[in-house]
Formats: sequence, structure tokens, C-alpha cells
Amino acid sequence: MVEMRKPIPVADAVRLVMEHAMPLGTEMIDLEQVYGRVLAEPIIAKHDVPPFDRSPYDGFAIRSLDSAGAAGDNRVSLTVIGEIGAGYVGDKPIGEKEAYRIMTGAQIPENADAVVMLEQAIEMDGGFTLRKPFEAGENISYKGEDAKEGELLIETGSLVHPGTIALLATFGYAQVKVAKRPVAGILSTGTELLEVEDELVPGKIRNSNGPMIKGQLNRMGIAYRSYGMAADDLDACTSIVEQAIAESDFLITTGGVSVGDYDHLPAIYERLGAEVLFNKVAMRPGSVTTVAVLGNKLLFGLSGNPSACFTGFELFTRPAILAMMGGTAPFMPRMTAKLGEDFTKPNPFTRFIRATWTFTEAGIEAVPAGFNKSNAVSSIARGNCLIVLPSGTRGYGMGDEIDILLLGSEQGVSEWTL
Ligand SMILES: Nc1nc2c(c(=O)[nH]1)N[C@H]1C(S)=C(S)[C@@H](COP(=O)(O)OP(=O)(O)OC[C@H]3O[C@@H](n4cnc5c(N)ncnc54)[C@H](O)[C@@H]3O)O[C@H]1N2
Ligand code: MOO
Ligand SMILES: [Mg+2]
Repeated sequence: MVEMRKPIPVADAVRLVMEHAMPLGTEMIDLEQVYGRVLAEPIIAKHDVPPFDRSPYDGFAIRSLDSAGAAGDNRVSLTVIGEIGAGYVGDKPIGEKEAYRIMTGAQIPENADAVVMLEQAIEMDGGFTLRKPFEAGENISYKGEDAKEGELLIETGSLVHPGTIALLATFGYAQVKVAKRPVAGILSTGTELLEVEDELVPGKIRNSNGPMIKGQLNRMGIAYRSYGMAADDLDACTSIVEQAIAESDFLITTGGVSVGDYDHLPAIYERLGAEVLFNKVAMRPGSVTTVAVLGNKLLFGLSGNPSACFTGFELFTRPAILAMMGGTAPFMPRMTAKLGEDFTKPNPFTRFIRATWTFTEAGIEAVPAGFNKSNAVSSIARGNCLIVLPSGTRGYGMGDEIDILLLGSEQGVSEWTL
């Protein structure tokens, strides 16, 4: 008798996985290596930014009171007593009707409280004239206007991107405390699988899930050990899975999780004494996605069907990895869009459809990326989001408002849209 599995809602499955995705500790790494890592300490301003009052323009640093009464028919003239390039400081305070020639980024000299842009001055021998009065503070970039010493700027658990790196560098972090990254184990199961370089032979297909998952891990900067491909042999698979679990922080397998005669993952989990969190999710593709835990390690039994495998990784594995990395924002961002195609057939399971979202005059529209059954491989190569069609008794029509989940955005758009 075939095993009857009870599907659980996607949200429950996600919650179960996340309950078992534990941070792995912290380490210090060089600033150069920090892109894509998760901060294990907050960034608190170590000093004011900017650290001194400075000029935002190339021009002249003046005392504003010296410009009082200046007008087109009453130009005020000031004497230049020196020049301050960025990186230098003026060596004397400015006095009455005096000014420094000053460059963008240079520290404001003592007594100056305004900067005249070069374009606002008419230069003459030894100085310049002005045609308008300047207010105290005009054209000054103040100490601490960007960040104040002691201010909490970025929280622990944030993913480091190039802007974060700029901030870390600003405060002198040559080394950064980050969360450790897990190392994945990957195993593709299936007697029908060929290596990528193999010629097709009857009944066989090339392993596309293994390389795809490596790509999904690579875009997160996650290292992996690949255990290649295993034929559907229970004993052989069990020992590879056992070895892979011992050598990795978590394991991703593909295939062999359904109820077929050669779907051995359920038996392997049982043999190893792993606790199965769920083996049926009310979603399509990926309804057979199975997640188990052994000790403190998560075992992701992703479906063999390519679309289901892709979706299972994005919905379950990716947020779990981000949580293991200490990330506090592990889930895909969601937006609302207009559905670009009819899906009139009601579905008992929530559907995730690989799609492309674009801006149109009617707002954001999401158009399915093509053939979208669980076994599709062509459509996973296209698109930038997943359309979410909740389960229920009704179908969905073109133009209906639906949710989309945004996928990694390495892919740009071909035309400037602003
Ligand atoms: N009687 C039932 N049969 C099936 C059910 C069910 O509920 N009852 N579920 C179906 C659904 S839904 C899915 S999804 C698949 C899942 O199957 P498995 O995860 O066990 O995967 P396999 O059987 O090993 O393979 C499925 C399919 O994917 C191809 N495959 C496998 N690995 C790869 C790979 N590395 N690269 C590319 N393609 C791969 C494989 O050749 C099969 O075509 O089960 C349904 N059946
Ligand atoms: O799990 Mo299957 O991918 O639902 O079709
Ligand atoms: Mg199967």
C-alpha cells in the first residue's frame, strides 16, 4: 500500500524549517572578504561623520558677516589669504574681509562660517568680489551631519553589501565580526542521471539539478562539497548520505523523495534516525519536498523535478541558510502585480509560477515564463520572480491582482525605465 501523506501549508513548512536553522557562531574576517556576509555586531558610529566641518564645494571660505549688504551694484571684495586643498588644514584664522580658497572636502578654517562657490565669485588680483550676502552656515557640510558618534547605524544580522562595506571602512574596520557560513553538501540521486558532458542515451537525462543548486549556493556565497550523483540504490545512497552529513553543515539531495519504488530518501531518513519535519507541502511545484533533521543538521530532500527543486531551494533552503548565517531578513521580498495570463483551473495547492515582472502603464505586471509544470526546466532559466496563486476553489484571470516573490536580481532589464 502506498503511503498517504498529509500536506501541510507552505507557511507551516517554512516555520518548521526556520525553527531548526540555527546560527553557527561568529568569526573575524578581513574587510576585503566581507561582501555577502552577515554582521555579527552592529555598526555603531565610532566618531562623527564627517569628522570635521568641511566644504561641499570648490570655492572660498568666508565669514558670512563680511558679505552683508553685497548686491549686484554693491559688490563686496575679499582678500584671499591662502589655499586649502582636501587633506590640508588652514594654518591661520581668517580675519575681517579675508577668505581662504578652499576645495571640496577640505576642513573649514577657523572663523569661517560659509562657502562661496567658485561660480558665485568674480576673481581678481589677490581676491574676489561677491554680489550677494551669505548666511551663517551656508554651504557648510557639518561635522556629524551624516552620523553622530555612538549612533546605531546598521543592526546585527544585516547582510553586508557594498554600501555597508563603505560604512565599515569609514570607521576603520579592517576586520569585521561576522556570522560563520555553513558548508553545504549536495547529492543528486537518480539512476537515470548522466554527467553534463555525457552523450544522451535512451532513458537517461543529464543532471541539471546538481549544477543549478551549485548556482543557487554560489549566488549566496555558500561553499559546498559535491557528492556528485548516486544511482537509486538504497545501501549505496545511505552510505553517501551518511558521509555527506558528517562532512557538511547541512545536506541538499535532489530526487527520490516521492512514493516510487526507487524513491529511497524516506527509507534513508528512517535508517539514519532523522526526524522528518514534513514530507508533503500544499504547494506545486515541490509538493513532495521533504525536510528532515539529524542532530542539529537540516537535510533538504528536494524534488527531482527541476522546477520543484528550484522552488524548494528558494522557499526553504535559502532562508534557512540565511538564518544559519545569522541573517535577520531571510525571506524573499513580496510585491503585488497584475497577472499577465489566465490560470482558470482552480488548484488545491498554492502554485508558484516562474515569471517575469515588469513595469507597464497599468502598473507592475507579472507574466509566466513559459511551460510551468513541475518538470519544466526551460522556464526556470527565465524570469525574475515567482507568481503566487493561493490554493482554493477559484481560478485566476489575466489582470487579477496577485502576489509575486522577487528572486535574485542579477538580471537587469534591457531598457532604462525612469
Ligand atoms: N504516485 C505518485 N507519484 C508521484 C507523486 C505522488 O504524489 N504520487 N508526486 C509527483 C510529484 S508532485 C513530483 S514533484 C515527483 C517527485 O519525484 P522525486 O522527488 O521522487 O524525484 P524523482 O522521482 O527522483 O525524479 C522526478 C523527475 O525528476 C527528474 N530528475 C531527477 N533528478 C534530476 C536531476 N538531478 N536533474 C534533472 N532531472 C532530474 C527525474 O528524471 C524525474 O523525471 O514525483 C511525482 N510522482
Ligand atoms: O511536487 Mo510536484 O513538483 O508538486 O509536481
Ligand atoms: Mg520519484
